[in-house]
Amino acid sequence: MNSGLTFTNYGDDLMLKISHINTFIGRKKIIKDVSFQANPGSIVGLIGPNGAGKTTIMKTILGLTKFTGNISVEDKSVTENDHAALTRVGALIEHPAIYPFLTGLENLKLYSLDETDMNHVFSLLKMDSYINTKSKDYSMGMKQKLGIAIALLNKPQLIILDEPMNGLDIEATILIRQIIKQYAAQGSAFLISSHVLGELQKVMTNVLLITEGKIIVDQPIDEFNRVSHKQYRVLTEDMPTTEKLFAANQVPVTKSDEYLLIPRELSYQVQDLLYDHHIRLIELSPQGLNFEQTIVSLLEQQRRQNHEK
Ligand SMILES: Nc1ncnc2c1ncn2[C@@H]1O[C@H](COP(=O)(O)OP(=O)(O)OP(=O)(O)O)[C@@H](O)[C@H]1O
Repeated sequence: MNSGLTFTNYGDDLMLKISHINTFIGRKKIIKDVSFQANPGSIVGLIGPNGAGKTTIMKTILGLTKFTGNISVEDKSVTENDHAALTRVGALIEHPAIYPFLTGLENLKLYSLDETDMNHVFSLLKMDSYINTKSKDYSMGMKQKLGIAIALLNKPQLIILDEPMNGLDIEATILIRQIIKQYAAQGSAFLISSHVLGELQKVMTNVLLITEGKIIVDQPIDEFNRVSHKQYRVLTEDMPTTEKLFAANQVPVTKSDEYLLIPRELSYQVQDLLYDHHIRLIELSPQGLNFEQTIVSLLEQQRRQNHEK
């Protein structure tokens, strides 16, 4: 199949570089000293709880918020007033910007600079059967696909997608995943946020975990999975008391079935604690966490640390 995509070879240049960004909404600092970068071909997954600042980071990169620090796309600076660096950036943030009384095709034409590329994009997204229908009659998933199509127009170097799988059925989700990989293989860099961790896990090359406006993990996915933040699982003869004891002694735990999971480095401390309180240990054994458990455990650890400060 002819993919129709031939992108420039950007070599090892950085596609996106964010340095010490602070973003303010009103007088409130929402993003706090955030730095990261994305190389050509990388798919950076932006993960974090509700209100962590994912959308705000994306808006900041697009020059839509007040910020301090430096943002550059291919070595060109983005500022609030100068968006010239964003000419080859595609984005879908929150709801797609769609004119309801225009057809899908007419909407695409508003943004497209190249008809061949535009036709390629909507057929790649399998939108042919409704591309000439007015978009007010689209389902949520169809609108979402149109939003993604707009973000993919004109062979962007950097593609920013906020919750791209929102409203998509399973086949569309698989399709979008394939398209993301295809564009990345051609050199585009992606920054993607999603609540569906499993979905991001299948495509991302790098993990960015954000909470309360701060990045707490920035790692290639292979490294993240290898380290996998090993934990020990604890089973005692009296789990309710054990749980209270751990809470009272600031031992961070994650629940997993009938076990409590604790950080590996606390295993000796936990044994002493249980012994001192005459709680008999039934099992203490290492366990690799899956991706979702690791994220939850890291967020819990961070909350505890913030609480202790
Ligand atoms: N226009 C606004 N006015 C005031 N506060 C805002 C505004 N937009 C965002 N915020 C605040 O900024 C913080 C980050 O919001 P943001 O939408 O970036 O989070 P998010 O990680 O994308 O969350 P979600 O996963 O729920 O979409 C939140 O505390 C939110 O209340």
